[in-house]
Amino acid sequence: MSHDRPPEPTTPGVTADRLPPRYAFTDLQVEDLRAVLELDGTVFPSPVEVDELVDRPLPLTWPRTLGVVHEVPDPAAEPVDGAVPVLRDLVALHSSYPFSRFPVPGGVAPVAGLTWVAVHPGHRRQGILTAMIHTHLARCRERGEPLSALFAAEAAIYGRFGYGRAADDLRVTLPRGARLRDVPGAARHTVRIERADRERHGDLVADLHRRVGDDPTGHGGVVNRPGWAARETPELQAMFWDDAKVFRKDREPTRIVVVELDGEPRGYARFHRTLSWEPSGPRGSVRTGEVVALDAAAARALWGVLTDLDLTHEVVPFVLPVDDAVTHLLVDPRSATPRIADNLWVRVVDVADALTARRYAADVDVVLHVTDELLGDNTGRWRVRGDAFGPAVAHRTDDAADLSLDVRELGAAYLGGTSLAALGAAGFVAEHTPGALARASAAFSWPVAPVCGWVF
Ligand SMILES: CC(=O)SCCNC(=O)CCNC(=O)[C@H](O)C(C)(C)COP(=O)(O)OP(=O)(O)OC[C@H]1O[C@@H](n2cnc3c(N)ncnc32)[C@H](O)[C@@H]1OP(=O)(O)O
Repeated sequence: MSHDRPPEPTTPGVTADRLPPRYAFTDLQVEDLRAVLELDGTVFPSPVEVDELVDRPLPLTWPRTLGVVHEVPDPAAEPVDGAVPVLRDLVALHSSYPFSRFPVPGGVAPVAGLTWVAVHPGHRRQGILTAMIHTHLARCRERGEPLSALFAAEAAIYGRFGYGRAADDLRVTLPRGARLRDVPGAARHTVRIERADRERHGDLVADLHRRVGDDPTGHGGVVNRPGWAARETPELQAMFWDDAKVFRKDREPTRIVVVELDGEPRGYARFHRTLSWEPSGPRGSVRTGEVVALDAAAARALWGVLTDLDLTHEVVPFVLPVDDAVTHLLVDPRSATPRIADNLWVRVVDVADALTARRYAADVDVVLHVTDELLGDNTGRWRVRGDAFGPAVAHRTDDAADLSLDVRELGAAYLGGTSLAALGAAGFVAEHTPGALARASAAFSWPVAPVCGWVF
């Protein structure tokens, strides 16, 4: 992107004609960092100056980052060969993370994690986001990514583009000293509390994070945790471990608690505290990132530490799976004032590849009639067939449909966290074969709730 160069060559697969007149797509590169940060700070208000951000890690993958420029005649420039030179301002952008091994029920799939969607407030509601989504989906197809996932800044934005609410997360505030049920073996753990440091803890965190996603029940079974994405790129890793003072406000540097059994790490949580001295005494607050434990005993040990830090009165984990062990460990779950929020939204980009990539929690043989306004070749009838927890195949068929649904509902049900029966009860899945909805609901569900423990 440049303000004085002619437009970049058209990006392959980009449907530029969807943009309003005088707007154009442009590939963004590291040279555009300052313009990207300026736009981002205008769209997502922030007290941090661009000058403070330019030297900090940026999570974006540049080759997947696309801008939109607004072209206006330059009033200060003389015509060149009869043409008036144009000024080109960056007014919108979007990017996506390349999740090459995104966990789906019983497996992994390449998923595009849509992110940094931003349209300048002076250019909104003219269809720029709509054009960017068309482009994004076209590029997913080109790259062979059958799914896209995102966190929605506002919940009303993405349904119209075929993204369904596919996972929820749990927000809680645990009072200090919250009573926890005993778990045999928990007391055998030892505890380390250290300043979080990539050099020292990077491998430990990546290893435990991956293992707990592959085997969240701690029993070496066949069920993984859908949505439990890893920070796969070097940029996301750098961002995760960056603890610059500019982002801290009144909090301490990030620390990590690691619980170990016989010297072997079994769980961790990164956290930081803020401390306030009040007439009644110290009133510190603990905020954590993912609270990760390989089994129930490690989870009990870890939560025991977090809920008993001196000078604090509460612990606030960032986001938790709705079925996190702590919901069962708490003697008084109401004391944690639980609240549910939407977590991942999922868009099925290629029906056959997406439905083949996952496994099913019951034997399945169902014909779905899918409608998709944006990606017309997803529309039609698809048969999904497979054994419980085994490989499955999905292919186009001429057979009569058992169920009908929009691609948005397929996305909502895809990770196993939203029941097809519930969507049917809300009027968004139609049953044509008696009993098909109940059977498909059981098959599309998953024993472990989907969630991504960090927001991308
Ligand atoms: C995955 C992520 O990155 S989430 C981050 C999303 N970004 C933000 O929230 C930042 C602040 N907002 C913005 O940048 C912009 O307003 C955006 C990206 C939300 C929308 O961009 P626009 O270019 O205005 O959207 P566009 O004009 O294509 O709107 C398409 C439709 O969505 C609707 N829409 C757009 N934004 C919203 C919203 N926040 N809530 C409800 N509806 C919305 C429009 O009304 C329009 O509806 P219509 O087709 O019935 O007329």
